[in-house]
Amino acid sequence: MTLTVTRNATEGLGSVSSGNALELRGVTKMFGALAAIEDITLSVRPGERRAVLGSNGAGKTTLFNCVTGDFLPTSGTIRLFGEDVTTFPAYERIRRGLRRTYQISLLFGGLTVTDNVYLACRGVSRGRFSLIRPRKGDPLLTRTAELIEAVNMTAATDTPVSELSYGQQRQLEIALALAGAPRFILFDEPAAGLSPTERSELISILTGLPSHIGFIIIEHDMDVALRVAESVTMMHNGKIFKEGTPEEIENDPEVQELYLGDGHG
Ligand SMILES: Nc1ncnc2c1ncn2[C@@H]1O[C@H](COP(=O)(O)OP(=O)(O)OP(=O)(O)O)[C@@H](O)[C@H]1O
Repeated sequence: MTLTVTRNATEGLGSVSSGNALELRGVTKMFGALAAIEDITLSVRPGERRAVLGSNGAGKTTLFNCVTGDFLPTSGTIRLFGEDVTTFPAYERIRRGLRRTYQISLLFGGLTVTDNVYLACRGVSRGRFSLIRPRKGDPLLTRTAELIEAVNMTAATDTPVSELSYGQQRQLEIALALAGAPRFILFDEPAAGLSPTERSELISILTGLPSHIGFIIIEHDMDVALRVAESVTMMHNGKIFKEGTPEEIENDPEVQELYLGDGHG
């Protein structure tokens, strides 16, 4: 698999300090009296791949929504590549190289694989949007083909999305997240509903991403999570319960009791 990803996501956006790709300090999100996440402090280095694990209702999706700008935290700060983006709208975070996949498919079912990826590339490019079909040699078409190859879907290039298997649709969503110049991606349960073969393919796609792209993966499938991540954050009841390497987390007696035991979600 060959994938080149442009590194100029911050061009023209002013200077940003170096340091962590993502940094949360004391982030809390309240829904009425319920703290969906509480006092979350966490940092992820550029290129680092981290799994966020926890049972249902632990606060994982709320954490993602705060990072993407879908939710405004009740308190705390969020920095993206050194810049305080806590109150920035989602599109400003996208301009800075943040991407996200969702548990629910957001693909255009009536369009082909190529059309879906091309539209994603157009959506994050700086040119004016046009509904005219791209001409041969359009650099975005070349990029589209590269992204389709990066998720092992070249054979399905002209297939309408509605005819793809569920697993292929999830693979395609990863291609969409790679459009533009991503530097940090939030993957929301990408292995959910996949067959064992599709899971292996997902692992190879995620581990094959260019090394400068960091990510956080929320995943209930421990096998996938621990194989693609180099660091793990365990959440419980809206708080960080444990952090460590996949090996440390797997062998931690408290984690085993709480999450890997009978009651894990
Ligand atoms: N929009 C909302 N309004 C009210 N409560 C919410 C909202 N979103 C999440 N919650 C609550 O916040 C808590 C954390 O939910 P969240 O969806 O973040 O957990 P999760 O770890 O992603 O769970 P799952 O693994 O089931 O997706 C839960 O108690 C949930 O009911």
